[in-house]
Amino acid sequence: MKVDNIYVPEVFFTNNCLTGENVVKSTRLLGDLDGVFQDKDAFEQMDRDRIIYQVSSFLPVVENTPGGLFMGITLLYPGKVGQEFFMTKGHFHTNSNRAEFYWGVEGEGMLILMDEQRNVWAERMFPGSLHYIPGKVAHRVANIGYQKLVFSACWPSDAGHDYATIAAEGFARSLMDVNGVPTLL
Ligand SMILES: O=P(O)(O)OC[C@H]1O[C@](O)(CO)[C@@H](O)[C@@H]1O
Ligand SMILES: [Fe+2]
Repeated sequence: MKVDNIYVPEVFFTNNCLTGENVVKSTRLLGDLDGVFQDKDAFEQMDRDRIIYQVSSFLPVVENTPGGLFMGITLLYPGKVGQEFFMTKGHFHTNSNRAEFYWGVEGEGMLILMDEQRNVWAERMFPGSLHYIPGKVAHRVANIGYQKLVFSACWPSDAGHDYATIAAEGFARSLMDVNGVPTLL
């Protein structure tokens, strides 16, 4: 919006969510994460309609535009499937060398990373933590706390999401609650 040559932004943060022009909201239910968690029996006993995470994304340019940026905020609820913490689906980028920033806003989490050689490592997420995810590194986030986890992301508009590789091969390690300690197994 423009008033006498002074512009007002078209997108706002409200309650850790984005609102305004070019904002797309999506919800992932437990049923959308079929095959992601290790404990299949525990998964089958849970409500597939339970909301696991919600994302609002600001897409100011058309997907695949070279040189543009996207930005998103994700709210990941606390919980576990068996001993495994609720987490995002996780992905490589289709344009595999594209990097991304994640940063912690609220709650306690773990950013789980895996390179193309299937080496897995993790970084702790907390309010103010900043994470650089290099290209060719798959990324997913687990909520390791009892409160909601909110984190934000900024990625190139020509990165794309390759979910298929993770759906087919998974991550080489899982983040489990071992006697109260988040542990990569
Ligand atoms: O895309 P996933 O693996 O479901 O994870 C959700 C988060 O990752 C992003 O895809 C960005 O990498 C955002 O939409 C959101 O922050
Ligand atoms: Fe990404």
